[in-house]
Amino acid sequence: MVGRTARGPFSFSSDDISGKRADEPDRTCVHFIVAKRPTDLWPGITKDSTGKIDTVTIKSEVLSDPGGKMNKVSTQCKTEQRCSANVPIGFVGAGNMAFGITQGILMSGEVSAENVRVSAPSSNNLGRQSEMGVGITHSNAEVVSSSRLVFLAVKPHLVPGVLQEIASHVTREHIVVSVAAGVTVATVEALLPPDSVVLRLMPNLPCLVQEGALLFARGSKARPEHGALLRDLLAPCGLVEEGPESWIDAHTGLSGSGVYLFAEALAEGGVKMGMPSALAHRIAAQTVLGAGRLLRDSGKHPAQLRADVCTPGGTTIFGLHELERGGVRAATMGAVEAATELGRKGAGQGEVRCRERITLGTGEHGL
Ligand SMILES: NC(=O)C1=CN([C@@H]2O[C@H](COP(=O)(O)OP(=O)(O)OC[C@H]3O[C@@H](n4cnc5c(N)ncnc54)[C@H](OP(=O)(O)O)[C@@H]3O)[C@@H](O)[C@H]2O)C=CC1
Ligand SMILES: O=C(O)[C@@H]1CCC=N1
Repeated sequence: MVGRTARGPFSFSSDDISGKRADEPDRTCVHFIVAKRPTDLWPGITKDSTGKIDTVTIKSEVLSDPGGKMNKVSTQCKTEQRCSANVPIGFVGAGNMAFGITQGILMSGEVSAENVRVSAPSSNNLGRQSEMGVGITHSNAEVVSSSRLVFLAVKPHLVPGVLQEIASHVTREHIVVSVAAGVTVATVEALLPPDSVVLRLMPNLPCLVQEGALLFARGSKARPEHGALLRDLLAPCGLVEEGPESWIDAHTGLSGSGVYLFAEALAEGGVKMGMPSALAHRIAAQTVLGAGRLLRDSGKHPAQLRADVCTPGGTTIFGLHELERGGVRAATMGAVEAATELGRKGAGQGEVRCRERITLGTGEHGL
């Protein structure tokens, strides 16, 4: 038993402690304070920016420090459970996105691997899921039947066929989350039973390292609490935002792969100037990472940071002049625009095929 009674209804117990006990010096501890109800939260702890009250991080003085060697601990307070804990989760499709999201949600420690099930036709991608302890199967129907929240994580052109296959297993209790680029909520809803709860999510690959940028939109039957559950579940994957569906394609264009090209070009510039390739790529990666963190953590506008590093007559402004001369700004904006437009048209035929399927419909939902 480490703790002592905090104010209000809180108490610490050894079960609530992650990491070393507070009476073991020289290491920061994270204390998880469990509140019985949201209203039990410690006075002074404010709600997080999303208005949720289930995970709040504050700084506090160490409450128990017999050795006197710890000055501060980071105290993480949460209600008894995240709302997403224990929700059975399924993935139809086991590729990069399914893997990235699975990794993220398991990292939270709130969802256990036994609560997750993944399907794919081949075993090519199931091995790594299995290594994480996730249930694997070749049956999409089995995933849907055993889950409440189902991620649809197949390539866009496969969405109609997969929806056709799983539609009869989707009930009003299910929450279907499509990550397929360019496939609209309306299309997914049209291919599922009436009143199906559908959300559309656009993640990106850095979910793999818990630094994704994710935007979701709610379908016509999805209520705010469905959005809250998804947000809660995905929080460990990175930044999770909600917005109208009309922003999803723009997000796809913005957060997609363009930045890798920029990193590659930076590295190749280094190589051109005589740097070994491997070193140049390591430095480019770190440069992109550092810039991203500085932008996010400082909250500064990029133009401000750019101005901060420009010595008059110095190297940076000479480099920036070349970028402007090459039209990098216009080209980048144009890239986001082009990717967005393709997404709006249906991400490389995925949506077109979905629409055809609905138009050709053979049943109530065009199946
Ligand atoms: N990659 C990215 O950066 C992003 C991707 N997306 C979207 O995520 C979705 C998945 O992309 P991604 O993970 O990259 O794709 P992958 O090609 O990596 O994975 C696709 C998965 O779907 C499986 N699959 C194929 N056919 C079926 C079927 N009939 N039933 C069930 N599973 C099937 C594949 O099986 P098998 O393992 O047997 O090959 C594979 O596991 C796409 O719709 C894409 O638009 C969204 C944002 C970013
Ligand atoms: O280009 C693609 O198809 C994927 C979808 C979203 C990001 N990349």
